[in-house]
Amino acid sequence: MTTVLKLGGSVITDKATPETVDDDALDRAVGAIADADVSRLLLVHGAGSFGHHYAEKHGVTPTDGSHDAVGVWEIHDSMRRLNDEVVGRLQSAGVPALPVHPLSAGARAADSTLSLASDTTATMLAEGFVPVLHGDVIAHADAGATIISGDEVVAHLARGLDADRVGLCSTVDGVYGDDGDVVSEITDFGDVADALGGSDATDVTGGMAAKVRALLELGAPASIFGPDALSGFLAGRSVGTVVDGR
Ligand SMILES: Nc1ncnc2c1ncn2[C@@H]1O[C@H](COP(=O)(O)OP(=O)(O)OP(=O)(O)O)[C@@H](O)[C@H]1O
Ligand SMILES: C=C(C)CCOP(=O)(O)O
Repeated sequence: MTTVLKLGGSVITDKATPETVDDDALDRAVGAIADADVSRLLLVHGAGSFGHHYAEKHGVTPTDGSHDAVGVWEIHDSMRRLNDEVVGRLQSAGVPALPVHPLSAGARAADSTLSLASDTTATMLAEGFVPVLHGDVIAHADAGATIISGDEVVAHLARGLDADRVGLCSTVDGVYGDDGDVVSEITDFGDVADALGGSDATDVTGGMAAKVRALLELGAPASIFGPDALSGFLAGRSVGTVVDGR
């Protein structure tokens, strides 16, 4: 059983203040992961108040690239520092976490086809490690380097590793419908298109609408849920909104 879990950047950072980790929220998430009995767990985290701020500063998005190495480094470096924090806390809690940085482990072809760390992550999982990837900048043929969101990392590796369970832990309890209630299942983008917005903070990767689109394309059901439901998800329960495009 392989589980892919993303900790949203809006969960583990204070998205309104540049480069600020939300210590309590990150510790709670790390505690839930350390207490869970999950083999073959791959983690991804988003950018929150780290990468998006620099991506916007340098005009880099998932489609608009840059050949400015200093700018690309600045975006990556902020994500690497956030990743150090996440991996360090996981290790301190006894989780065998190891970093995998998309900038150094993948690329996009000119038609946007992605290759990313499949051998690295498969071998780490087989050896009992917990790979921890993140949203990043990535070399992109004919475009320099573009942004890859944590959600795209999740979708790509969930497919590549044939994951059985996929979870996105965000700040919201799930996807809210027009009436403001959490929708229990989404099978088609049209079901919730009117209710889906972007993010409520600086976010170059599209917020909730992009998340739902990416998950609908997976070959497995995926759940979107809030931090309070993380332990439940890791225990195998159905939580939040299930997105199933199969
Ligand atoms: N219909 C909706 N239901 C739930 N949240 C929605 C909806 N429409 C827009 N949102 C917004 O989506 C945001 C969650 O997306 P966001 O990309 O910020 O999450 P994240 O994955 O936790 O963070 P990051 O992208 O930094 O990793 C929430 O802040 C919420 O305001
Ligand atoms: C902005 C960068 C560097 C990555 C964005 O990843 P996300 O927060 O998962 O959307």
